[in-house]
Amino acid sequence: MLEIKGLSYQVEGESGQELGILNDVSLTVEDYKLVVITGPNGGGKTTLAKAIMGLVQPTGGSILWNGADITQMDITGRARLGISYGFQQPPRFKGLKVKDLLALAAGSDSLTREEGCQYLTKVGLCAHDYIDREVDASLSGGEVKRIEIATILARKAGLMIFDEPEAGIDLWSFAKLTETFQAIHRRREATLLIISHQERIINLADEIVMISDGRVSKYGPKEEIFPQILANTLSGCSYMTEGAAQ
Ligand SMILES: Nc1ncnc2c1ncn2[C@@H]1O[C@H](COP(=O)(O)OP(=O)(O)OP(=O)(O)O)[C@@H](O)[C@H]1O
Repeated sequence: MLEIKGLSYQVEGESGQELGILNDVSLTVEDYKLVVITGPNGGGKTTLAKAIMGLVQPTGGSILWNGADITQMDITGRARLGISYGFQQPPRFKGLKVKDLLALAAGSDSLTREEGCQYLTKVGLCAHDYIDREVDASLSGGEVKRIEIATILARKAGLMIFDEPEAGIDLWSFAKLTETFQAIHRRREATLLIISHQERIINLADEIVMISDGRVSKYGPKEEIFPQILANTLSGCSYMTEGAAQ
């Protein structure tokens, strides 16, 4: 279980004033739930995900994973505990092939070609075209993004955090990806925390957290929160991507 208690992240603004990027954020994610974090651009979603992963050190509050306080723990320690994060814009690794990256993520030199290919297929990549490619600038943004999502699947983390997995991904791959999230959820393979603006991903959620201005502005079961989001969208306060993923 993930527990976030009164989490704050304050930074100093350009003119020396305090900026509250996260303000007293509290939420609890039960094991094997699929929770979607959504809300307007600049609301603080990525900062919250980075704080959970240990990429941002909060200035107040605490983060507990399975009862242990991990607030001061570094990213490696959290990864060892089974917390895994997929960047909104993933880095590239020149000189490293896709199959090496997957083997590294799986923590196994013995990851077979077939196993590697299965992870790529789960994110809508035609495995045999990609498994031997280098993760360099020759890959498109959407391809790198899907390869990174495949590495998170290979890590078999207990908590998988995805930051806008839909970004830059074509329709067919997006459908495959939502199927994969559903399957992980159905088989209770991991707890999923997904930052998304996409209606079809929001619709997969058990619970929805809306973050605006660094605060939790709505939080509850999908059945309660989703209609509120749709009502806001229809009344002209749109923060959801219309239609298909780009
Ligand atoms: N270290 C920092 N210093 C100053 N401002 C910051 C810092 N980190 C984040 N911010 C600001 O905090 C706000 C929240 O950023 P964050 O990336 O968490 O938003 P988001 O909800 O993920 O947005 P998006 O939907 O556009 O991805 C933004 O206005 C961002 O510019």
